[in-house]
Amino acid sequence: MAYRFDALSLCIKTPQISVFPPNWGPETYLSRGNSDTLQVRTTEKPKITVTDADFDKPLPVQSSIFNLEKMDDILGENSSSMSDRVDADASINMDDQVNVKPEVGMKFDTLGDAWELWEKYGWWMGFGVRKNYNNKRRKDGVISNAVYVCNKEGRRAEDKRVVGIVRRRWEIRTNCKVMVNIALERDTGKYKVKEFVEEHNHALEPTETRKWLLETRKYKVNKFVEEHNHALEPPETRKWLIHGTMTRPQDSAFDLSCSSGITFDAAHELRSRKVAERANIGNQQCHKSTIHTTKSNIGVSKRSLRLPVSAISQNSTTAESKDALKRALAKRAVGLVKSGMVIGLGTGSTASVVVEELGKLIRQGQLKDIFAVAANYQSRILAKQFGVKTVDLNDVNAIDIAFDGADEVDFNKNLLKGGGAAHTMQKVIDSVAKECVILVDHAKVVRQLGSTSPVPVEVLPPAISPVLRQLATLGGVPEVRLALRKDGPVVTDLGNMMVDVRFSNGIQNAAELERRINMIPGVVENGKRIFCSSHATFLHIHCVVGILSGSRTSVSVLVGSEDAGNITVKTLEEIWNSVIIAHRDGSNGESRHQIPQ
Ligand SMILES: O=C(CO)[C@H](O)[C@H](O)COP(=O)(O)O
Repeated sequence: MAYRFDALSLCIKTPQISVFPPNWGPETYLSRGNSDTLQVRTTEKPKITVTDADFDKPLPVQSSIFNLEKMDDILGENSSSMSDRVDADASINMDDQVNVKPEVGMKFDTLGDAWELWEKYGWWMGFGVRKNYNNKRRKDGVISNAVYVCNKEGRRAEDKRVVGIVRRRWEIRTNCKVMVNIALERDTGKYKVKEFVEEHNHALEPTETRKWLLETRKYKVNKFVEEHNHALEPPETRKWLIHGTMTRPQDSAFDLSCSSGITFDAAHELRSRKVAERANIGNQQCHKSTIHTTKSNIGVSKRSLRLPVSAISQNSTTAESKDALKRALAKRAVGLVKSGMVIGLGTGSTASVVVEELGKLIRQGQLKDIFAVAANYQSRILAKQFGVKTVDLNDVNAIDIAFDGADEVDFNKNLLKGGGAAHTMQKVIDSVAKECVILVDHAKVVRQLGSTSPVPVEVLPPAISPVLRQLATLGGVPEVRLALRKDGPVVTDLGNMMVDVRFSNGIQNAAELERRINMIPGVVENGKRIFCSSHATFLHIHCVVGILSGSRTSVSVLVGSEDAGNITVKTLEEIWNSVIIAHRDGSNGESRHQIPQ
């Protein structure tokens, strides 16, 4: 039995009562009613289950047509007799086919509702959607007519810009005629489907990838300010921040569901389903250049594994202290440099400070005959700016010491890199170097890689689609990294594309994952890798794609942390020892922490 947009509204006024249609999905969406209610609309006839807050007493409720009054009846003050009032036999067969297809004559309260249905329909069918045009009434500016189309509608207008100077976007349009025309009904003030063209002239997106249709269309970061001027939420309460930090529609649904009294898990489940699967949520950690919300550990899912902060620092890191940490790390790093050395320069904000400090020592005459091999344009430019002479990697036989940052480090010295899309050359440089020093602030030390950052993969542009599919089969959620101040994807210094792959449960086996990703034809960085026991005591050295190190390279990781204004730089081993001591004492309460094998 298919219901077409038979909107069903439930207004929840009793916080300890939760309403949870078990079939949340693309067919279901939420919208905000007034401030203290949650309005649930579904496009099908759902089975509504009213439970207590812990979901342990499900009560099937007659779900044909609930309206506000009926719901208030059921969830009223004297709800102790609720079970008597509901019709236990009236649950609906959930195998009913979902139908979000527009139909001529279908009506909507608002144009927003119509657009939302069109988006859902596009998602469901596997095509991207676009607003084509709308007409406004002159007298009051109200939209009287709107046309929504498939994103392959029409053809792109001729690009008159100079060939070779501008990078043209790919033409994806096929002049597809699929559209829905929504018109305002004068008498009722509702919007009605006037015309609907259904046949596409191109293939639709397969099920595995269609879940990105919505995401990719909607969320483009124009500006991202990263640094907070206040302390961040401690791990215990952090999950509740989600309530305040989500920005995407599924997030606002999540936000609403939280405020309605739905338990955290249920709300998470709801949100997961709204983006097709849990893996699409992962952690809300951002990657500098991708679409997510924060770089710090805000909005993190329950599963995120962070280092016991007490082992390193009790304090959150402000912008200034982050700078101070980087400075302290850089000073410590350049202390390892001797005159006559060839230096490998990584990239990123931490490596930049190293270049600056190196330049200072050279200017002061404390270091002489220093040559640097830079990993990308940016670090080469910086080196020039700070008076560090650069040479080509092909002009040197060896690199004495290489400095680099990282996006995540675990206690096995597995590194996750590539936030700056330069990991391929960094990996080459670091593998050539006799010694490699990785500089990170404490927030980047994690128990399990992938907890906060995606795995960056550099991909040959012509191979992007097959590589994306292959990456998805590895259990990741791949996403082409989009540029911030340019339309379209990030193009690396080597002319390739970047794909960020998120793993919802983090990375279980870094070495294996690196191997498997690098085996995919079209993935640029194809390093063998791994294990380097000669330089490790209890630490293995693994590398993930977007990572470096080489079997002959000694890798040390310096970790900067700040505690009550005091900045310290420790090696990863020192940090680890303090974790073990805390673990033995039971003083940090983190008894789950496992010693790496
Ligand atoms: O891998 C990198 C660039 O590809 C960087 O080293 C990594 O992203 C860390 O950057 P930052 O020091 O700015 O945090």
